[in-house]
Amino acid sequence: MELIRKSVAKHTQRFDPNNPQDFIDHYLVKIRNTTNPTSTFHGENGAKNLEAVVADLFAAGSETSSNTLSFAMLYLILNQEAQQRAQKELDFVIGSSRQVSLSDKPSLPYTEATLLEILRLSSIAPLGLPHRMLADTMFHGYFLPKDVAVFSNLYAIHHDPTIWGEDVNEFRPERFLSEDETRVIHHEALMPFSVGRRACIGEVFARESLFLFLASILHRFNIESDPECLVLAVETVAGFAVEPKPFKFVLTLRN
Ligand code: HEM
Repeated sequence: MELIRKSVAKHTQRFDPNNPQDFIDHYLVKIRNTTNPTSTFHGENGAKNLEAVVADLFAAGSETSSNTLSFAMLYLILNQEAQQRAQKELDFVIGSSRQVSLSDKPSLPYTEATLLEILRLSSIAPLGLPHRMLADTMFHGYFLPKDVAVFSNLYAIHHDPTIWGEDVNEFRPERFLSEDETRVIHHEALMPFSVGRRACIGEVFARESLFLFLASILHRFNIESDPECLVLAVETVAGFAVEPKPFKFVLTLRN
């Protein structure tokens, strides 16, 4: 919380309401313009809520992203062919004289499909978050009483062979590509951020930042197992959020 307080204090010091730069600045503008004392943005309450919201975003956004990247390293160590194919695409589209940028994403379908396959197989939020039924409801023949907690089994959806085929457990980014492999296909059963009104609020940010991390790492480095600590399979620590068991790997600068 100290880190967040410091960051908010820094923003407050250099605050220019005519030139908000980021989320905290925009929130400060909203606090400043709120005159209704019952509003959650008003006065001291508004300032407390700002810290709580930043803490929420930090908590919900940091381990989810870092765990996904750890899974990315694991899957790419174990699937060298996919790694090389993404690197070939990156070399062709980006070359060696500049860095990857988000505007390159539409020209890097295989790299994006690789990220989608990592999100599917890792399913780091396997049960999403619990939701409470607001009313007695019949759903596909099941009675869901008011107030019970409902979980969506995203892991099961992502590993259902009737949806993905018999090779459901294989790492195959091509499943997210059009037949001619020039476009990414957005499969409606891929829902790592869940769906509906309470779906992950950080989805766009996560998709874009993970794409940039993954593409930049693949562009510059080869990802390999540490010879003294070989990775032979994906092993996870199960919990509310899934993470890989600790492992070592080697990044070698590409020429
Ligand atoms: C790989 C990255 C991520 C995954 C897989 C992920 C997944 C999820 C899932 C499954 C939910 C539950 C949705 C539901 O209740 O139906 C959720 C909620 C949420 N996520 Fe993410 N998330 C990721 C990254 C982020 C990031 C980067 C942020 C913030 C910057 C974030 C902020 C949140 C917040 C605030 C909620 C609660 C939303 C609400 O209750 O309305 N997440 N996320």
